Amino acid sequence: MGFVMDGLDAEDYDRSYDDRDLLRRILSYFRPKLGSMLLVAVMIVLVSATQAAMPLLASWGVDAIADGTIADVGWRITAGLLLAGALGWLFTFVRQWYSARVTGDVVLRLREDAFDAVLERDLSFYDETPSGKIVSRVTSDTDDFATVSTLTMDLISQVLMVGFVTVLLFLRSVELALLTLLMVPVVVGIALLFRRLARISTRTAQRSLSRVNANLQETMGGIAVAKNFRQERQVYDEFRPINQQSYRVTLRQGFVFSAIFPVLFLVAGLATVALVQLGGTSVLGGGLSAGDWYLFLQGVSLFWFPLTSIAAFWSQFQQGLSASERVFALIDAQPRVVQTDARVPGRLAGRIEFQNVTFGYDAASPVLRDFDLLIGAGESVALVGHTGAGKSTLSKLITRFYEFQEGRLLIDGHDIRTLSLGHYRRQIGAVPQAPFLFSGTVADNIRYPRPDAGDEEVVAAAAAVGGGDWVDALPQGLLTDVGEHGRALSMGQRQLVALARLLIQDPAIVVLDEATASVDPLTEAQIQEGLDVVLAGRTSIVIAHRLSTIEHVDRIIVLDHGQIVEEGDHAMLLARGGRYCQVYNTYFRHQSPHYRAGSGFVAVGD
Ligand SMILES: Nc1ncnc2c1ncn2[C@@H]1O[C@H](COP(=O)(O)OP(=O)(O)OP(=O)(O)O)[C@@H](O)[C@H]1O
Repeated sequence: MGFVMDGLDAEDYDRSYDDRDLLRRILSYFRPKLGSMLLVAVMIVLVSATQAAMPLLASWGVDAIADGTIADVGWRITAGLLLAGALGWLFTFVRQWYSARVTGDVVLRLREDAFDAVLERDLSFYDETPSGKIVSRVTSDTDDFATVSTLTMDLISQVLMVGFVTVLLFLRSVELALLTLLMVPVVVGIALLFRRLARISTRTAQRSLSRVNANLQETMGGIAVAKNFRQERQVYDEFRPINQQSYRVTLRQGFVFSAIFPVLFLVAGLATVALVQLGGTSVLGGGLSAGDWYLFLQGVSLFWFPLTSIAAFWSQFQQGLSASERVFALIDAQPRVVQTDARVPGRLAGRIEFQNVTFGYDAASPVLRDFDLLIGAGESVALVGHTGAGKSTLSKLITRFYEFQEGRLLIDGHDIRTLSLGHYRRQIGAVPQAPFLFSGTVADNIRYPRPDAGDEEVVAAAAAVGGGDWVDALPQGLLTDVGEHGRALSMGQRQLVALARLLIQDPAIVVLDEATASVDPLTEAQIQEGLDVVLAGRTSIVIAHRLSTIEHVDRIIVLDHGQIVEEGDHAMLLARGGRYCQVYNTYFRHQSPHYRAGSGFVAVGD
């Protein structure tokens, strides 16, 4: 059965709450709604009372028929039944309306909390958790939680009705009532037995569904690449087993839940048979009236219905409970980036110092070991090296997206862990290889870091980058809609927007992952000019992919397997014929204007 469970393990941050903690947590969401809940509770009592009144009235009717007084009391019983029915409807309506409002409000808050928690997570969380899985926690899991609260109210209502019916039964015949109650422990015992099984299979079903979601999300995200490489079939083949797994897991869940009913009905059926037999004998012997017997038979079905439906609720109840557990686990996930203080730095000068830093995405296999590096305030540094050398890792530590395991990272002499993260990050301008643009206009995107920036500032920032000519090329200038993720703009234009955005942010430190995608020479020149403007007077760490960048920076740092193997400026390093030259020959040589295929290699010494 192993294949059924493949990939359905808990996430790292998942945890099990004990029932009491879970309940306390759930109740804390309901506490602010106490007024409405009280009204719902009163309605529940009234609904249950009107439901229990029906068989009681009917049993009086049966007695009246038996003793021949029905002609006198019949209309009163009918009117009583009508009244009970009408009131039952009214109370049910008020109960359901208010419980829907309570549930809606609770889910609203829970979803807000979950989304807030998602926004608070470190970048490592997003690296490790597929976004589809996060989406399903914030959407379908909170929905399942709503189901629980609706069910809980139904459950309370039904339990109350059972209480009323029990009292009625005892008032009529203690022996028959005891006989009925005898079955309760059996039914509850069976329901409890299923409880464990139900929770496990429900949790697995939810995980398999979020696996389906995650796969869909990833497919949609990379659909252009998939289509480009004509990989639709492979994408489909990857989806099928995941979908089939969800099917099998759901089927198994259905099997677990459908097994409980026949067992419960059997127990209930046996109890009814015993009551028919014993009650009938009692009526014939004169120990019980026909009305009482009728009340018992009606009462028993009223009695069993809630008990069996409680068992039925169990599945959804479990589903909701494990959903709430999943949402709370998301809300409670501990950040890995932990600040020891929240000092508010003034304007940073931008001096960055790594002291004996050891870091691994997995602590057991460090990417950086005892790493030392000092970057002066206002210095521009290019990181170069083969893929996997650790260039992005360094930038992720400076932007404080990841927590390092050992050593210190000092910013202007302050331990990075002691700074207020919000204030620190506001002074860090990070530009990824493919800058992300949000839906809206070019101006909206430039203004993103500082929404209060005036139009003139936005225009000035755009004009400062690459002379501003690129804005004229846009169909509606700065008011051009960028489309979803900026798809309406070319790659080069997106980079220019990202540079203008940096000017509005005005950070002290810029961490820039240069785009590898080639752009036309004009845009290339505009980007280069833009970079000169944006980086002036700031500390900059550039993961360099362009020859013009490495030629211009103050210092080039050559990384290999998380170690600095060489550093210096371009001319000096080229002359040295060391590791830099190997990197140059591989990545930068062909970008030279004098490049001819097979030429331009720099000699590398031993
Ligand atoms: N999120 C991650 N989880 C686990 N390991 C990672 C993660 N990101 C990077 N690594 C590993 O860390 C090492 C350094 O990666 P890093 O991304 O820093 O290299 P890089 O020099 O920036 O490479 P590239 O030029 O390809 O981006 C590599 O071995 C890589 O596999």
